[in-house]
Amino acid sequence: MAFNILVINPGSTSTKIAWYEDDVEVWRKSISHRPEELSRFENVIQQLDYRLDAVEKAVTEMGYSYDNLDAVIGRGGIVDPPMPGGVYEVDDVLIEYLRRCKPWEHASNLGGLMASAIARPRKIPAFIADSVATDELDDIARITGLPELPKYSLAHTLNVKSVVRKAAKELGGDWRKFRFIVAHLGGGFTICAHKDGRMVDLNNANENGPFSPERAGTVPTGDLVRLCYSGKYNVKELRRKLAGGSGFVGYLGTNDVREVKKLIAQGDERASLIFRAMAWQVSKEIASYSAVLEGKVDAIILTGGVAYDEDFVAMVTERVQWIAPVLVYPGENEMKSLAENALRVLRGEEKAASYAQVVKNYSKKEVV
Ligand SMILES: Nc1ncnc2c1ncn2[C@@H]1O[C@H](COP(=O)(O)OP(=O)(O)O)[C@@H](O)[C@H]1O
Ligand SMILES: CCCC(=O)OP(=O)(O)O
Repeated sequence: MAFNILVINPGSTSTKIAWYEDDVEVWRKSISHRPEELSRFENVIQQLDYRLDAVEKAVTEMGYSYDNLDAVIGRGGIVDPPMPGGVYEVDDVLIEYLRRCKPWEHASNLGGLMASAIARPRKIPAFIADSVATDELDDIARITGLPELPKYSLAHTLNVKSVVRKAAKELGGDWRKFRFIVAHLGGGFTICAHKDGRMVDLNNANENGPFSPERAGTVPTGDLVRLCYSGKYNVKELRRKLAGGSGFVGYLGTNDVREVKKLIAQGDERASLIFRAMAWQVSKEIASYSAVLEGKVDAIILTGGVAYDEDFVAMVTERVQWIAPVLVYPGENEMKSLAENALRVLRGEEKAASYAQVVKNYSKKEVV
């Protein structure tokens, strides 16, 4: 008998859900949330019941019932302290920390909460896996020039781990043995050095690195401080601008690469410059991780929605192919990856980790 698994992936404007029988996707739905619907909530956590209702309606419309489920898994959110990669059972401690939304608010914090709300009354397990707050950094990678502000690990972990496994399979070896530089190129970008099974260094998808279709990436700090005190923005507005209203959105008013390409095709020089600048910055970030990996890089992997764009891929490839072969896996595989994580636990191939344990160990850690 196959295991029935509901996968929930909440994003800023939609909730994607999928029903899996073992690792086979039976159906998938993307439930869009209109901005005016979401704007009535003061924060992400307040959207919980609203999104749960939308998911239940969608599942019923598909003719399926929660009562047939063996597990529910959600995309894991931002928690502090962060956690190593892997599958975690959503228990009371994790629920408490997901609700806190510290140090940032992100729609994925609803993933574990929604999974638990569906699973608990039915006495089946709820999981999250490879959360965006996964922290596998080498300690040296956390150091910034400002002791009060160490690097926080925030990444598109699910897709990074999924393409690392895929590349390792193609290259014929254990994924924990390779050295890859992975560039997840979506609405936000994660560029990371993946060594011996860990993301040992990365940009923080919301804070620095290259700018992306909607995020600012690294900006001049002095000018940023001046902007903070300009009186133009409150904290929430500025955070939203940096991680949502910047990059392509800031320059060109769209986060869609295809729209930018239309502008370029019409002869828009500015759009062309911004597009090329994004490829330039991605290439620089990739090259910086070749130093982290001491030049011993098995492959560079380009993935995410932007990797569908052949011109962008060609520009980056031209600048970085001297480092290692470039593999391109366009799009993302988050839903399947979540289902496979839940399945490994249901089959007893892996044990779900405990976030309570992470919290306990973290308090013992020395702060630099
Ligand atoms: N076929 C495509 N060609 C070019 N760009 C694309 C394509 N599909 C998606 N994109 C771009 O990829 C970005 C979104 O990537 P995606 O991985 O779907 O991100 P997210 O999950 O972060 O929204 C957007 O800028 C979008 O325009
Ligand atoms: C916050 C890190 C993960 C992330 O940026 O996800 P989205 O691009 O889906 O917002």
